[in-house]
Amino acid sequence: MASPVVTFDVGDDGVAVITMKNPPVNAISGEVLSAVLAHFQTAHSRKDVKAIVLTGADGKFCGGADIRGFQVRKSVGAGRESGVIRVNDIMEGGPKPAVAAIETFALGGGLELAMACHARLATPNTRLGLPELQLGIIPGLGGTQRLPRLVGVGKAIDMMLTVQMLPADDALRSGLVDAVVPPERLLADAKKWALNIASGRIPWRRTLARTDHVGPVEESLKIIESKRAQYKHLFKNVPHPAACLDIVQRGLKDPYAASVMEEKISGELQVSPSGKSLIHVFFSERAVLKVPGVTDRGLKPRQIRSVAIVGGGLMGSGIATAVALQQIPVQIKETDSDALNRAVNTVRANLENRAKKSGWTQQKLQKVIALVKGTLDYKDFGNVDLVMEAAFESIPVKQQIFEALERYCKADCILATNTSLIDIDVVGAKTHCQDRLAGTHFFSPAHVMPLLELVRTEKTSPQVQLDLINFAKIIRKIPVTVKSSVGFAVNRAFFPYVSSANFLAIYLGVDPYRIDRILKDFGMPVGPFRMTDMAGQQIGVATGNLWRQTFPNRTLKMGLSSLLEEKNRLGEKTGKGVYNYKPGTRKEEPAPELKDILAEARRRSGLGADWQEVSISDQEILEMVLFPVVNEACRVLEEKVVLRASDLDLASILGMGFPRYRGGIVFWGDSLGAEHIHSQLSKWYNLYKSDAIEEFYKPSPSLERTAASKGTLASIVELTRSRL
Ligand SMILES: C[C@H](O)CC(=O)SCCNC(=O)CCNC(=O)[C@H](O)C(C)(C)COP(=O)(O)OP(=O)(O)OC[C@H]1O[C@@H](n2cnc3c(N)ncnc32)[C@H](O)[C@@H]1OP(=O)(O)O
Repeated sequence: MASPVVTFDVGDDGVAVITMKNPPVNAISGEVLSAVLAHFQTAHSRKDVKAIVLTGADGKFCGGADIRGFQVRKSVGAGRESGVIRVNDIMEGGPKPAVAAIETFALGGGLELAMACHARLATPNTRLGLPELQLGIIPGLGGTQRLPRLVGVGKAIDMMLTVQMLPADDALRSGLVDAVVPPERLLADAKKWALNIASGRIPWRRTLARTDHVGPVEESLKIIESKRAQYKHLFKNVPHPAACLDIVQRGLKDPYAASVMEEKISGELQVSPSGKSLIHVFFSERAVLKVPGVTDRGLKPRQIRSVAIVGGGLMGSGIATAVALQQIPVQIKETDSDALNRAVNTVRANLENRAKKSGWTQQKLQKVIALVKGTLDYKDFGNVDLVMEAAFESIPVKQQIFEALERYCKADCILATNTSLIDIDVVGAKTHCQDRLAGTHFFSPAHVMPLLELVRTEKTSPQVQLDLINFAKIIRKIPVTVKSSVGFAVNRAFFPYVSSANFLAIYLGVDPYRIDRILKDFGMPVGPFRMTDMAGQQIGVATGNLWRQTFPNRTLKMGLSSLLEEKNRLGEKTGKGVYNYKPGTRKEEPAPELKDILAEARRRSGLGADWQEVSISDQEILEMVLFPVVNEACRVLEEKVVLRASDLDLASILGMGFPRYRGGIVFWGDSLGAEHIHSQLSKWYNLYKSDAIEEFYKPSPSLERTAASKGTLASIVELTRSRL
């Protein structure tokens, strides 16, 4: 990587132009910041310089502090002298005016430097914001103090806490920038603006001293209190949102002192558990788009101009909605006209819902609805670029569909299946076009959930994989490339989540509602029992059977789902499951009947009259539910179902709602250490191995090895040889 440079040029007009260049986003490393400040000092001392313009190279201002440096930072404050004091004193407090000339983006530290200038000009395509909170930190170069003084306290808090990036016109209306100008005039206009400040034609305003956008302290305090209440949900288990509000509040009286405090707290947060986790997720999101042998071969993705879906049930109609939402024509095929009408109506209802939420015009809604067509005949598929099959999980049904698709679709059409269970090679066994076969595994509801597992076989061509990665991005999904295997990455790693909860409830007598509460407190969106009610207990029975067949030694012989199904307690949709639901709502309430159902499950599981409840702590319950998931994740890594551990981390966050601020299932496991996980699992294995649970808690060979060598779980995937 080229080392960063900051250039300094003085024109005949007496304006010094300081340009940051640190590809790919002109990030601010310690070196860049020192060079910028040194150039400011030179400009201040040179007699031929009247004013300064700060800008970024290659049409981008700056993407913020260099996050790559965060990962190698070992301890708080290591190798850092105060940046913010230098920014306050040299840039904002210096003797010559400075104007920021901003193109494309000014984010984080980039916007903080721009706000320390005395005016800001931006091009129309620019986005500006302080997205530090997405990384688990707060701004650290005075942003918490300057943003409120430019846009007002309430808006500044909204922008920081919800990671909003303002487009240039919005930034102009809010007072964040002083003018929006075309790119070809940006530098010239910024220079003129700076000279006008120097000559007194435009007021010289130092942001930290501004009061024109903030009211009296009492008023600002009230705003901060109301924002504390509004964003209370963001404070759970993480320190940075509250820290951000505290520091804004501190600065109401002394912004200079608060900026110094802000920098210190930002540095501490960088090495906090949530900071490290969120920074890991930032890089994971970018790494997942890089698939060796696919994205690095110089191939160009082909555009998918029209799509067909086979099967218009819940998944099929959700997928069709996701496609139509991005203005791509989509056909749905069903087997009879009733089913077809239901499917098309479901998509229409999904789109109407979205229109209502997003405030679309009637005209826009009708235009999107018109993209969705129904058909009963494969003959209509002649021109589509991609077919996604979402019929029910039956091997003969799917094989028949794929034979028909091969017959009716054009020779370069991509044929994909949304199966969550069946090997893609088996689905396409009767076709002759296996290089065009792949899996597109969506998560329900498909138009809402961001994860898309892209399943490839050994025969899926790199071009098809690339086309699908590109298509996923277009329909706003994050594609995680996985190997064709039972359950792929997310369902496979998480199948013990429900199994272990069932073991705790039936065998150890732990209250299922307590288990759900512990998992929710940890940060999961729902606990394992509430999750089975959401999916439906029939699904629980079907998936339970699948796991029992595939991994007979590590699946509980009987869970609650089959008993609940017998009693027609199918979950949310019947108003009764593990919980009871108030009619017409999704609000769950404990079911008094559950006690008897659990007693019956114990009888059927052969637990005799001498069975006794076990006393167990919340922490141990959490570990007993999640460590088997980490254990299964080790197997997923060992078998190379994913390319990297960070892909599985991301998939666990996007597909299961594993808390982002814990970095994903493998990262979280590594934060606790393989040895601890191994020793706990070994303990439970020795305590509870029985016919019912056999090897459920037995540490996998890769966990065993990792614990013995004191290695990291993430490295399991690097140590095994790819079978793809
Ligand atoms: C002291 C301060 O208060 C602290 C801070 O400033 S913390 C940093 C705050 N800034 C941010 O959070 C912005 C993060 N970046 C982004 O949102 C987006 O990258 C962007 C809008 C700048 C560009 O988006 P886009 O063009 O889609 O490119 P994207 O793929 O995201 O990034 C391109 C490359 O730049 C890297 N990158 C992006 N921002 C970076 C940063 N701030 N530091 C280091 N690398 C960065 C990415 O990792 C990626 O690298 P790769 O090619 O090796 O994978």
